[in-house]
Amino acid sequence: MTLITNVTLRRVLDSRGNPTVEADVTTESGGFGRAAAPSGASTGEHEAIELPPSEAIANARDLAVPRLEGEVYAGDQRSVDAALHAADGTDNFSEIGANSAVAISMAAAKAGADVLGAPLYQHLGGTFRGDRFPTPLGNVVGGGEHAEEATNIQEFLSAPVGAPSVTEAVFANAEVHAEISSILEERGVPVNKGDEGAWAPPIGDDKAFEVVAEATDRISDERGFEISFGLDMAAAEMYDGEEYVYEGEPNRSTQEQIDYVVEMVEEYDLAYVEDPLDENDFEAFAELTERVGDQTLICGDDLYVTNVERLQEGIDLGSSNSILIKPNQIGTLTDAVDAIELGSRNGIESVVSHRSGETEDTTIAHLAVGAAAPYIKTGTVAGERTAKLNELIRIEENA
Ligand SMILES: O=C(O)[C@@H](CO)OP(=O)(O)O
Ligand SMILES: [Mg+2]
Repeated sequence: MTLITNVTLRRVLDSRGNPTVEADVTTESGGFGRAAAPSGASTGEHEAIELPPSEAIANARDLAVPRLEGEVYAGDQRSVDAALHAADGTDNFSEIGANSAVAISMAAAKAGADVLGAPLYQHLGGTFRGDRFPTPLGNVVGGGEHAEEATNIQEFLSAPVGAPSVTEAVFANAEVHAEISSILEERGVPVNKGDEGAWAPPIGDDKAFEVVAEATDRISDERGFEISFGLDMAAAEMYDGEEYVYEGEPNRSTQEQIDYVVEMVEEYDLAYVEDPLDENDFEAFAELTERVGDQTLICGDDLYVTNVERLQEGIDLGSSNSILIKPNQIGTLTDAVDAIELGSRNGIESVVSHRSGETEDTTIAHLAVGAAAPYIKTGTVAGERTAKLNELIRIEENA
């Protein structure tokens, strides 16, 4: 019933107005799935390769589609993803493009769920899933590669860790976002927005810490549950090979960067710190995790690129206690789920994540619930972000 009969690929727009790959998968019994690839700006050096969409589409039509149509069952996700790997033949999807691969992988999963008549999270995770929901980490202030003339730190993330439900958490993050705009207005700071809908004010990181702490405290008091905050430092973008380069303040050596993060974790009781150090510095990550890993999540994004081999290295060295999971970073849902599972077997908490360039696609909301990931990072406001957040609300209502 789930035999794939048709795969159609096209270019559509992403949230930055750039073209991206969308895939439609149809099965023998009329099952249908559609999904589109997101796209990063602060991409990791070791990520699977995103090709220009026209090229990715042409190559996937030549190499992958013939291995799928009439050959593979959409309900068997591992076979779909193995066929994509076989069609590509490289270890980083540089032939068909990780953008074509991930769009087809996610569309096939949706077509499989459609035939089974099950919600996607249940098709991915099994019938006993749907009882655990991720805490949404919401980008509320940011800069780095996501906005000009704003903070050095790429993302300040509201973390409603005490919320009684994912629905309450989603609304709390939106309130923190709104509160920050009021605080910035009170201080006479102009409020621009970055790629993910976070405020991108022209202030230093020290001021941003204050503003976000004030906003999360206020909303936490109003709501009556704990709202902490965290960071994505995207430090590989700051590292010049010797030092971490900060605009408007002195650069930091690796040791100074570690000390700075420790200080911020302690001062602001941070719940989460992503990519605090360079993407190749497993050892510095390990030192930081050793120092504050019992107080906060130290998460590897560019460090691991959702790759089980890199994650295994991090596990062996004690580099982190958390991993960011981005399906397009590795190319298929199977690879993403394998990374989540390797993590959970080793006490590494998964954060399923969007990219800065997104579409209306909601697959990651289902992936987070289906894989019982403890966190999801998918923005706070903006349609391509709320698409996922609203889907979480619907899943929670129906689960
Ligand atoms: O660094 C990140 O975690 C992401 C998403 O917030 O950004 P980008 O998609 O630009 O890599
Ligand atoms: Mg990141």
